[in-house]
This record gives sequence, C-alpha cells and structure tokens, in this order.
Amino acid sequence: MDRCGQLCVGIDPHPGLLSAWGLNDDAAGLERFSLTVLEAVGEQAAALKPQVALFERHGSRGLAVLERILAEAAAASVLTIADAKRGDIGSTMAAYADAWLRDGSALAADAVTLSPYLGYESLRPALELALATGRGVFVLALTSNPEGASVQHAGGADSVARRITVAAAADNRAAAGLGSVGLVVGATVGQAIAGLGLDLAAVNGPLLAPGLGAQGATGADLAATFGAAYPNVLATSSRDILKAGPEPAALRAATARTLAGLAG
Ligand SMILES: O=c1ccn([C@@H]2O[C@H](COP(=O)(O)O)[C@@H](O)[C@H]2O)c(=O)[nH]1
Repeated sequence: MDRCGQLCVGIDPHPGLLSAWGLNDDAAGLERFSLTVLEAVGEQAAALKPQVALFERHGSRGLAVLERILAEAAAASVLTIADAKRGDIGSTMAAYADAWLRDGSALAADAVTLSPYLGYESLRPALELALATGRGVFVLALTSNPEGASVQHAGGADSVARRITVAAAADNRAAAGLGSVGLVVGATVGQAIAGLGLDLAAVNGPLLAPGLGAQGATGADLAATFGAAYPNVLATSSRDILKAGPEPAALRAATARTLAGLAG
C-alpha cells in the first residue's frame, strides 16, 4: 500500500465479463482473463483479489487455473488475496488454513478472506498459520451488501461486528506495524462504523473495503466512512475496472483512474 497506493483489483471472471472480452465461459477463457489482469495491473495495484467462487464454478479445471494464477502472481511478487470466505469448526478450519495459507500449498495466497460466523475463535488455526507463514487473513466484519446488517449489526452496543473488531485488535496487539488479522469492512457501510461504535484504527490491521464502483461507493466516500482508520484501508474494485478490458492499456487506465479517485 505504501508503494502502490490503497487499491486492490479483483479478478472476478463473471460469465458476462468473459463474453464481453470475447472469451468463452470455460477454463481457457478463465485463464486468459486472469492472466490478462495479472499482466496488465499486477504491478500497479497493491494486491490482486481472485474471487474463488468464479473459479470454483468451473470445477477442477477452474481451480487449476486459480492455482496457476496464484503461482504466477507469487513469481512476479504480486500480492494475492484469495476471496474464499472460509469458516468452519476448528478441526475443519485447519484444513482450510492448510489449503490457503501453508507454504507449498498449490492454492497458497498471501491472504485469504474468512467468515467468522461459526465463532471468531473457530478461525484460530488460520490465524495461527497466517502469523507463522507471514501471510494474512481478512475476517468479515461489516460486509458491503445490505443484507449483512441483519447479522452484523445485531446485539446493539455489543454488536457482532464490534466483537469481531475487538477480537482482531487483540490478535494484532503485539504486531509491529499492521498485524496479520485484517477485517473486511465494505466501502458502502456509511454511518454504520460510527453508529456501532467501531474503533477500526485500533484494529491495527489492514481493512479490505469492497464496494467501490459497481456497488456504488466512491473514493471520496471511503475517506469519510473510515475517518482515522483510512490509512489502513485497502479499497478493492472488480467489475468497475474489469469492464474496461480486455485491452491491457484500458485496464491500466481504469486502475489509474480508480487510484486517483482515492483520497491521499
Ligand atoms: O463484503 C464483501 C466482501 C467481499 N466482496 C467481494 O468483493 C468483490 C466486489 O466486486 P465488485 O465487482 O467490485 O462489486 C466480489 O468478489 C465480492 O464477492 C464484496 O463485494 N463485499
């Protein structure tokens, strides 16, 4: 983020985007799409975020493409966040952690998104492996979709989102610089951060903020929404940038425009 700015570009090969890029909705199309994004904007963005669901829908061939993209990104020193939103009971969580965060795993990324709705502590195997391997996790706290509020705002002054935030802050307490436990907090959440009394700056971890562009949030919204925590925000945009493709120059221009729209 210090070097490239506060933008992550999503690799979301939706069927409609594949078609708009003149690609087939198959593993070969997926591969061309993903490699194009990696080659075009990999050095421009702070990280790339492949949306795992859009690879999974192609079965084993799609996952093989994802493995290749993660490996090529690592070889090019481009950071990756696998947006897999994993979460399960602790013993199974250890297997998810192994898949996404272990050195040498075919699906290893630099970070993975996690869902804490089986209890934050159920994520412990992933939190520990991330710390041990120099990787990171992004735990869902306040998601960008309007339906998320029904769960995440529940609990009044001791809301679910607040508990997740406090737990992440505790895990990052001993970190020098930003800790390995980040949170997902949507760029679209508006007043909810203040309304729920969340101290996001105290989390001392990166804040992945989806919702820019296609979901309606702007760069200016981000600074206002996150306030003192804004320096730790990594905004992420997928469709709004990807729709500029497939020409690499157009993807780079869309990424540069998005970066320029982010405050300071
Ligand atoms: O709260 C969340 C968590 C994850 N996402 C993911 O981010 C991208 C957003 O795509 P856009 O095209 O920029 O809307 C997508 O992969 C989501 O699954 C999110 O939107 N909100």
